[in-house]
Amino acid sequence: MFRVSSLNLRFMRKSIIRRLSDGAKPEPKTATTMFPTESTSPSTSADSKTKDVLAGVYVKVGQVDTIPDAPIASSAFEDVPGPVFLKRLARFWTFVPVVGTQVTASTIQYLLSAGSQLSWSNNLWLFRWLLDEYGSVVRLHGPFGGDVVIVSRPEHASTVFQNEGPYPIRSTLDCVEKYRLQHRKYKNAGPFVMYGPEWEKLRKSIEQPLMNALLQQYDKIDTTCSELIDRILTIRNKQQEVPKDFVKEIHKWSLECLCSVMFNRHIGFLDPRGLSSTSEPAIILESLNGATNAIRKCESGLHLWKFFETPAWKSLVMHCDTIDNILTKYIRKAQDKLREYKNKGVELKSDDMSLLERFLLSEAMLPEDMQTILLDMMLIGVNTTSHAAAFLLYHLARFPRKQQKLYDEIKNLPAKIDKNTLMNLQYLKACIQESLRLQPPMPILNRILTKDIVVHGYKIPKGTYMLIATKLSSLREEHFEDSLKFKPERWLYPELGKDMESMATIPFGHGAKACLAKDLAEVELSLLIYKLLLKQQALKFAQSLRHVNFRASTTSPINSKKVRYS
Ligand code: HEM
Repeated sequence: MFRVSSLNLRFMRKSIIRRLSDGAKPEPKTATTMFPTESTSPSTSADSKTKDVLAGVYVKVGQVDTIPDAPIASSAFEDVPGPVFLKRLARFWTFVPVVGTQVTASTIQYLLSAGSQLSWSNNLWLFRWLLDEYGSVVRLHGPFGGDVVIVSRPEHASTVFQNEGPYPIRSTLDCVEKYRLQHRKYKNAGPFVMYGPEWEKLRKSIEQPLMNALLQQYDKIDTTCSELIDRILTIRNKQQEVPKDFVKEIHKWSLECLCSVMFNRHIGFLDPRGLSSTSEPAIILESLNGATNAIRKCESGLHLWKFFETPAWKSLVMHCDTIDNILTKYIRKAQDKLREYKNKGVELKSDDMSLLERFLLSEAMLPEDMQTILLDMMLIGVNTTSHAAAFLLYHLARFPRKQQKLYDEIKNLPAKIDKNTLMNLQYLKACIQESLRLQPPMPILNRILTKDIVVHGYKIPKGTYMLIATKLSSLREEHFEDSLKFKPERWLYPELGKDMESMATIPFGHGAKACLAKDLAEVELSLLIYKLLLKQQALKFAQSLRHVNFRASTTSPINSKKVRYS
C-alpha cells in the first residue's frame, strides 16, 4: 500500500500533498494524536492512498473543527450520498496508480468548460442533476480513484471558506505547475496555482502595485474602450448587427486593457487595419488561445502528460514558451529603461509607471516571478473579463428598458469621467453585478480541505476535493426572486432580495484566494458600457447583439428551468 502511495505521491499527488504540508499550518505533534496510516476518514473512502499519505503528514485524530461553534457531525463521510455506479467503479479504479482525485474533478470541470469561450460556464446540468438527485451534499467516488464532494448552498460554501485557514488550497492547472517548475525550472508556479506562505508573499507583492498601476493607466483603458467602440461601428452591418464572432473583438479589448496596465504600452490588438499573422499582437493572441485550449485538454481526463509528451502538452509548452519569450522581451525593455533613467539620474514618475516597472522597482521579485504573474493574469484575466463583458452587453441588449434606464443615469455626464465618479454610478454597478450573478465567468470554485469539516451534518475529511457550484446558488429562487431574470434593481434595494450579503453569489470568489483584480475588471467593464451607451447609436448597437453567437445563454437548461434545492 505504501508503495502505491509513493507512486502517487511522486507522479500525481505531489502538488496536493505539498500544498497541504506547506500551505496549512501543521498541528503540533502530540503523542496521542499523530498516527501513521489510518486516516480520520474511513478506509473505504475513495483515494485512500492520498488519505494515507495526508494522514501520515499531520492529521490530528478526532479533530473536526477549530472554530468555536463548529457543528457536530451526525453522519460519517461514508454516508454522504452519491451515484452508486461510481462507487463500484471506484473499487476497480483504485488499483490503477495513474489516476486520482484531480482527474475526476478536472474532468467534471472540463465538461463545464467544453465548447466555446462563452459557453464554458454554462454546462451545469451535471451538477444540477447530481444535487437534485442526491441532496445538497454529493460525494463522487471518482471512477479514477479520487473523492470529490459537490456543494452549492451558500451556507455550505461559507463553511468551506471559514475553515480554509490563512493558506487556502485550490487545485487546478497542474499542467501549468509542471510547465513552470519542471520545464522552465522556475522557483514558483504562479499566483493561481501557488499556496502557503510563498503564495501569500507573492500575492501581497502584487496587490498594491496592481492598484496603483490601475489608477495610473486608467486613461489608457479609456482609450482602449474607445477603440473597441470604433471597431464596433466599423464592423457592424447595415442592420447594425455585429458579426457572430464579435466576441473575438471583445477578447482583443480585454487583452489590450490588461497589457496597458501591465506594460504601460499600446500593443495594437484592435488595429482598425486588422492584424497580420506575423505581427506581435497576432502572435500573442494566438498563443494565448492556444495555451488556454491546451491547458483545458491537459487538465481533463487522464493526466497522461505527466508521464510522456502528449500532443496537448507539446502544444501547451509551445504556446507558453512563445508568450514567456515575449514577456522576457518586455521585462528586458523595462529593465533597460529603468537603468537608463538611473544612469541619467532621472527619477521615473510614479504616475506613469507600468505594473511591470513597479515590480522591478520593488526588487522583491525575481524576473521569473514576474513572468508567472503576468502570464497568469493573461490566462485568467482575459477570458473572464471577455466573458463578463460579452454577457453584460448581451443582457443590456435583451432588455432595452434596462439599457434606457442606464442611459438615463449617465446621459448628462461628460465623455470622460474619473474613476471615483465611474464607480459610483449605482445603476451601472447594479447591471454589472446582476449580469455576473446570471453568468459568472467562473461558475464553480474549488478547494482542497486543509482540515476536517462538517457540512450538513456530514463529516468531510481533510484532503477532500470540494467543488462549490456557486452559480447554482446564485440562480436559486430561495435567494433571488425571479432568479433567472435580469433585474439590476435588486441590487439597488437590497432589502428586496434575500441573502444579498451572503455567499449566494460570489463571482469573484471568496477569502484569501479571491480574485486579486476585481477592481481592474470592474473598471474595464464599467468604462466600456459607460462609453458605449454615451454614444447615442449604442442603444441600437447593443440590441444587435442578439444575433451574436451566445450559444450558451440560449441553449443552457439553466436558463429555461428554475433551480430548486432538493
Ligand atoms: C470579471 C472578471 C473576473 C472575474 C469574474 C474573476 C473571477 C475570479 C475568481 C472566481 C477567482 C477564484 C477565486 C476563488 O477561488 O475564491 C479568481 C482568481 C484570480 N483572478 Fe480573477 N476574475 C476576473 C478578472 C481577473 C483579471 C482581469 C485578472 C488579472 C489581471 C484576474 C486575476 C486573477 C488571479 C491572479 C487569480 C488567482 C488569485 C489567487 O489565487 O491568489 N482576474 N478570479
